[in-house]
Amino acid sequence: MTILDKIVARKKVEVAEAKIRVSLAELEGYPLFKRTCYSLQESAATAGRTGIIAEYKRASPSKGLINGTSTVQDVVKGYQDAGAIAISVLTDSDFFQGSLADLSAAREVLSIPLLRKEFIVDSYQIAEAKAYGADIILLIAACLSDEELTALAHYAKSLGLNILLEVHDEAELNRSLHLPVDAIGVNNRNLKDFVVTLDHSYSLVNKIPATVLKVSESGISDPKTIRELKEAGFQAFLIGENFMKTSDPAFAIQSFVKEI
Ligand SMILES: O=C(O)c1ccccc1NCC(=O)[C@H](O)[C@H](O)COP(=O)(O)O
Repeated sequence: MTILDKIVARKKVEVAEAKIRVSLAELEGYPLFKRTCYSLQESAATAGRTGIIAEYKRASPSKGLINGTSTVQDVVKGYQDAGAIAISVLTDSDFFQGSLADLSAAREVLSIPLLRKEFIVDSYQIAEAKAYGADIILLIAACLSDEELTALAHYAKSLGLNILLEVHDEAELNRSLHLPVDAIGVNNRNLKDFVVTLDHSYSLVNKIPATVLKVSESGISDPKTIRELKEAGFQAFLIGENFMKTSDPAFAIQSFVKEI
């Protein structure tokens, strides 16, 4: 069983438990559920922004604890001030030490798009994302069948959410081309064995349609890499650990963006 299989199995249990605690009708009554989402593509096109989707990531399966001290609001506010186009907040607790409370805390201090970084296997999690203040949801092709991808994408769009569709290879990209998504991310990390290589981004960039935002995800730690990925055609860059592994992630992103 791969780590991705374990995460997905755990998600199905969590979702079943969450549905008992809070019904869909209750989520639909949360104040944030009715808000209009910020557009990821518009944010990326705003002058002065960097293309970086900066992630609040306390821990991960591959690295264990990354940062146990920096608070979510301080970090995401710093990311926004440094010119991030969007903020990613992990909401998985068992593998990443995140929570929905982190997501809503981030919403309180942000005026740019907010991504619920989660392993979505059920439309209930999309309703939760909206209810807790997200503008963007992640759909991971490796976790979902064609039917599930289609149903989840259409439900997210019906709530006015942006969709970041994540792929790892050409087969996953081809399965996703018909979906109504705003961005396609190439994950440089193989979620089954943790191997990270930018070769995935370079081999897929020209196969991603020009109508969606092209995002390179994971393993980015050098401003030179951003310049090279931009040259190849990427418009956005999802970065977590490189900032979060420092004692001051807000300072780390400020120094980083000066060099891109
Ligand atoms: O980060 C992991 O170890 C991981 C393991 C299994 C599934 C997903 C995982 N990470 C999620 C992500 O996609 C990253 O948090 C994100 O792309 C940022 O990556 P990085 O800049 O390398 O922290």
